[in-house]
Amino acid sequence: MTATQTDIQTQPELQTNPAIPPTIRRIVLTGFMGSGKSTVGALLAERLGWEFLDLDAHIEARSGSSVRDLFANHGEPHFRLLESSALANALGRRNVVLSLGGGAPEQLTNRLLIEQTPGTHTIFLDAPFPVLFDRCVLQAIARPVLADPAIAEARFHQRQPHYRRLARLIVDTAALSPRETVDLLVHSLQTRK
Ligand SMILES: Nc1ncnc2c1ncn2[C@@H]1O[C@H](COP(=O)(O)OP(=O)(O)OP(=O)(O)O)[C@@H](O)[C@H]1O
Ligand SMILES: O=C(O)C1=C[C@@H](O)[C@@H](O)[C@H](O)C1
Ligand SMILES: [Mg+2]
Repeated sequence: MTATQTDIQTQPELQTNPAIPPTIRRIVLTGFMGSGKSTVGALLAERLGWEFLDLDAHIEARSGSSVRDLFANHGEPHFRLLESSALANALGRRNVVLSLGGGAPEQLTNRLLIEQTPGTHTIFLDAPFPVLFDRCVLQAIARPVLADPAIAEARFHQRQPHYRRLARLIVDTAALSPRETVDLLVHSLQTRK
C-alpha cells in the first residue's frame, strides 16, 4: 500500500459527505467490464450523498428487459440504441454518479454527449484484461460481450483509447479493493482545483 492510500484511510474527515468543487455536477465512471464501475459507483455516491445511477440498470428499467435478453432477443445494435437513449436521459441529471456500461464509449455520439455535457467529470477505472476477466468470472452476472474471451480482449484493446480520451482521471484498480478505489477517488475530487 502506498503512503497516499494509508494517509487517506487514516483521515476520518474524508469518510462522509466530502466537499468537492461545485463545477462538478455529475461523475461518470467508465472502463471495461469488471473494472468496478457499478461497485465503486454505488459506494462513491453514498460517500458524496449523491444519487447513483447504473446505466445498465437504467436501460433495463426503461425497456423492461434484462441486458442479457436484449442481446439475445434483439441483438447488440438494438441494445446500443437503447444505451445511447438512456445515456442522453441520464446526463440530464445533477448530483449523480453515473456508472456506464463497458461498451458505451464505443459509440462516437455517446462520447460527444459525455464530453459536451457541462459539469461532467469522467473517471476511467482501469486494470489489465486478465484481472478484469477474472473479476467477471467470479460474478454471477450475464455479460454477452464476454462470451468469446478472445473477441472480448480485442474489444478491450480497441476501447482503451476511448476510455482514456474521455477521462479527467485514470485510476489503475488492479491492486486496489473497491473501498480503496473510492478513497482514492474522493481524495482526488477534494483536492481538485
Ligand atoms: N478495485 C476494485 N474496484 C472495483 N471492483 C473491484 C475491485 N477489485 C475487485 N472488484 C470486484 O470486481 C467486480 C467488478 O464488477 P462491477 O460489476 O462493479 O464492474 P463493472 O465495471 O460495472 O462491469 P460492467 O461493465 O459489466 O457493468 C466486483 O465483484 C467487485 O467487487
Ligand atoms: O462491455 C460491453 O459491451 C457491455 C458491458 C455491460 O456493462 C453491458 O452494458 C453489456 O453487457 C455490454
Ligand atoms: Mg456495471
